[in-house]
Amino acid sequence: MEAFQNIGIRRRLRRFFRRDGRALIFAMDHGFEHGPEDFTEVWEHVNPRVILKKVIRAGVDGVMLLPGIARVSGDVLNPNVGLMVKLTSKTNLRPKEDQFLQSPLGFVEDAIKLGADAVAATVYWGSPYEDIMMKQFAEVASIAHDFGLPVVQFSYPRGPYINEKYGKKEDYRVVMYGARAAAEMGADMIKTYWTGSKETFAKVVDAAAGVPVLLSGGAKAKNPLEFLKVVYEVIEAGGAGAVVGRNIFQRENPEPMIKAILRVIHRNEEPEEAAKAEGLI
Ligand SMILES: O=C(COP(=O)(O)O)[C@@H](O)[C@H](O)[C@H](O)COP(=O)(O)O
Repeated sequence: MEAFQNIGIRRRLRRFFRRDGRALIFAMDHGFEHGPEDFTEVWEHVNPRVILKKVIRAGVDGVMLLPGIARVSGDVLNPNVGLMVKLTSKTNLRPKEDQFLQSPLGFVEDAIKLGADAVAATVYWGSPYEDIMMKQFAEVASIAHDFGLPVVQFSYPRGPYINEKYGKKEDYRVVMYGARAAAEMGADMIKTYWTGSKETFAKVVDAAAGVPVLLSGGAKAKNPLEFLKVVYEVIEAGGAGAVVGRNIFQRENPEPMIKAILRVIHRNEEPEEAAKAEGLI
């Protein structure tokens, strides 16, 4: 017979991924990680309850929150939407050299109390603090897996050595390395950078050895089509979807953008077609 935990992990992964094995997850840890200024463009979205109601109504498959925001918005989180609770972070207030480290801000048990369907932790591969973040991730993964909770790694190559050796953190060779390292650590989902092309992102997907790889959204694109094209290529490359924050919450009315992303992810629609259907162009 299969271990109880395996059943739990599979069941909870289905709360994020539809039958096609893909997901759109709304990310909102920015108030902590970047600071509340990220909400300046649409200030009412600094209130998590306001933006979460909008994104859930628009049909996202899951949300990714830090523990305190999951707590204050618990009652607006529809139980059909997967809840991912991230257990490490950093503020933008730290000295520059310490920005290459993420610290624990909650525990697996807190996520369980909040009804989480998955937990997440970041590893900055290549950072001078890589060792600390590896240990943090290993501990989170070991405890979470014991409880039947899937674990997501935010796998981000980052640090002075990465810049020196690869020129930029989005170089596919190092993104692919980070994805492989995440898979080797036992991640159930990997969230990472866009590498700039379908061909290079396909290499990242291959390196992840079957563990679903999701795009980390990034800064708000100049126009919606530009972002939809990236999501389209991620899917074409075999990616499992996207975890998106600013391209959603920095829009006054995020609904058309969410629906267009969902069309690309779940219906394989071309970016132009999806954008037109939702009145974005
Ligand atoms: O990983 C994060 C930040 O990464 P960063 O240090 O800004 O490269 C998270 O805060 C976000 O949840 C993630 O980037 C997804 O949100 P967007 O990038 O789409 O805003």
